[in-house]
Amino acid sequence: MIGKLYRVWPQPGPLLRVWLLTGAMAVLQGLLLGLLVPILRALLRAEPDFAAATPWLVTGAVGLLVYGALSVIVMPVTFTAHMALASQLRQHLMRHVTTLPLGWFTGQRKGKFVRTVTNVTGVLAQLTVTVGAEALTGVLVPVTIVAVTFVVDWRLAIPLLATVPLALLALRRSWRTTASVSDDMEVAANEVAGRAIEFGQAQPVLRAAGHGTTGTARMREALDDHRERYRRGLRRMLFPDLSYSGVVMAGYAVVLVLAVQFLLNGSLVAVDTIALLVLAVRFVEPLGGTIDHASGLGAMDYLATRVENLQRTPTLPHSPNPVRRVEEASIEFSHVTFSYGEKPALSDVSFRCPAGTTTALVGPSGSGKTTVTRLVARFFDVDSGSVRVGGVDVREYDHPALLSDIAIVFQDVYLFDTTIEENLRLANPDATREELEAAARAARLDEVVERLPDGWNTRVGEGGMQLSGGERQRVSIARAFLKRARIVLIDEAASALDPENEGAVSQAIVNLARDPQRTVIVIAHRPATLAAADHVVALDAGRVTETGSPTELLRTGGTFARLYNQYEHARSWHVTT
Ligand SMILES: Nc1ncnc2c1ncn2[C@@H]1O[C@H](COP(=O)(O)OP(=O)(O)OP(=O)(O)O)[C@@H](O)[C@H]1O
Repeated sequence: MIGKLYRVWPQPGPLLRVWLLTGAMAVLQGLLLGLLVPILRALLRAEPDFAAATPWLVTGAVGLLVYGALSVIVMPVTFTAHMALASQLRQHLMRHVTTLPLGWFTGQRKGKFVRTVTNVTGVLAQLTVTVGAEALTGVLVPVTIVAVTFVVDWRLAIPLLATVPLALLALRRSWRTTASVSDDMEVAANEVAGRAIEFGQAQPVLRAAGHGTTGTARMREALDDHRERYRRGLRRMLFPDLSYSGVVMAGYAVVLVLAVQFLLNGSLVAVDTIALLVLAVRFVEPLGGTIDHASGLGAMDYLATRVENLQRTPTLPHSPNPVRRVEEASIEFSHVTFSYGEKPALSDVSFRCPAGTTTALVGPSGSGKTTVTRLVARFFDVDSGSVRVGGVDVREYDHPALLSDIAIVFQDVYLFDTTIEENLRLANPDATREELEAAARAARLDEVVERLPDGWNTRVGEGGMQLSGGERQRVSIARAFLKRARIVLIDEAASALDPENEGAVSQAIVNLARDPQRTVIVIAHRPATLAAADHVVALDAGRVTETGSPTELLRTGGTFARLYNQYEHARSWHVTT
């Protein structure tokens, strides 16, 4: 575990300082206790020899002074180390996460990452400098006492020495059980938290169904499961805890029996017997007390493993000589196969989008359209085949350089809780007012800005919730214009927008596609977008089923024609009253 903790921190200096200081105090404590032997030997005689005892008493006094001074220093050093370790770990994890493939950021992982950065780092740093240091004391004091006992009588030192590794083995078992129980409890706690959120959000439905106060069956199940896991955890921890205490007490009992036997057979004098039994008690106390920290040690082990797992998440491989500029904006898939898990999401996909053209991706849900756009931006690496941009494999590029030439318009656009202008400027912080307004006009965002109470200075709320889905997509398209990205990947909203937004978003996408400098891949759901495409790639179950121009494919009457007619048909639907 010490190795694991040492690895977790990129600069373990503050940790080393706390451990060295605590270690020094523990050894000093053991040595000061060892002074009992010569002092008692000098004083517990028929005629006490004060002259012989004096140097040891002076040494003891100096030792106590040093110990006192170290006790004063240890508090601020521990506090500073706690702060420094938590802060450096947070920064390190944040830096590491920026190098992970974007595909890593699933909802569940994002939640776990936030908890690790905000909570786990602080708790781990605190446990390491407090519980870790106390456990170190709990081991080093007994080990020093064993060394002192060796000097006085090796026969009693042997059982003490044998107790230490056996106790440590039992302790390790105990904290490992605690770590595994913590893991189990976290699963149950997450389930309860999830059900509690669901319970809160579903109150209107539950009340309407008459279950407002009694709760849902799922919530009750989650609470029962939590209780059951807790009980099981306590049962699992009982045996390792008892076996640890048993080992320590057995070691003490053996020393006691041997000491009495040696005293009776005359091979150990009374004064040494007394001193060694006092030392044995001080051996048992800290070692026995270490079990009280087993749950802290278990939690520390569990949290350190969690941080280490995050640190070990592989980053995207880097090319040794990365290409730093996209020369031209063509895109080519060549026999690409890719899977997220077992089942391939794309199989042997090949197609080409010449620079300056617009390609519409069509296909049923789950056919792999979004995956194609993710691979262009290198959110993931292909399993086989290659994705080329400007004739260069995307793996050969410096990733930020590749992304600087790509704009992505997602279906669900996330906006930051700041003004609409700031949100747009993310794409190009140095854009002039004219550039900003031109981008807004092209994306039909100008109409939205005019309507907003504070125009460009209107705050859009958390996630952009003050704007409708279509309006947020217009902000995202305006970003693509402002960024002057030569490659734009668009996931057109599949769900129905209100007629005004529908027309505006379609027009904005057509405006993007019209620029001959720009290569656009659009996951198209609307006839207007399909009609604006130069080229269509139809996918089904991860395979390319058709490619060609929209007019050609309409004529052949395949998948594309069927989807196009479905879209047209859906568009003609209206509700009559
Ligand atoms: N992050 C992921 N992890 C695991 N599997 C995924 C992930 N994303 C997509 N998939 C799976 O890969 C396949 C292709 O998904 P993809 O999202 O590319 O399809 P799509 O055509 O864009 O679908 P839709 O139109 O519904 O968005 C599907 O089977 C999907 O379940």
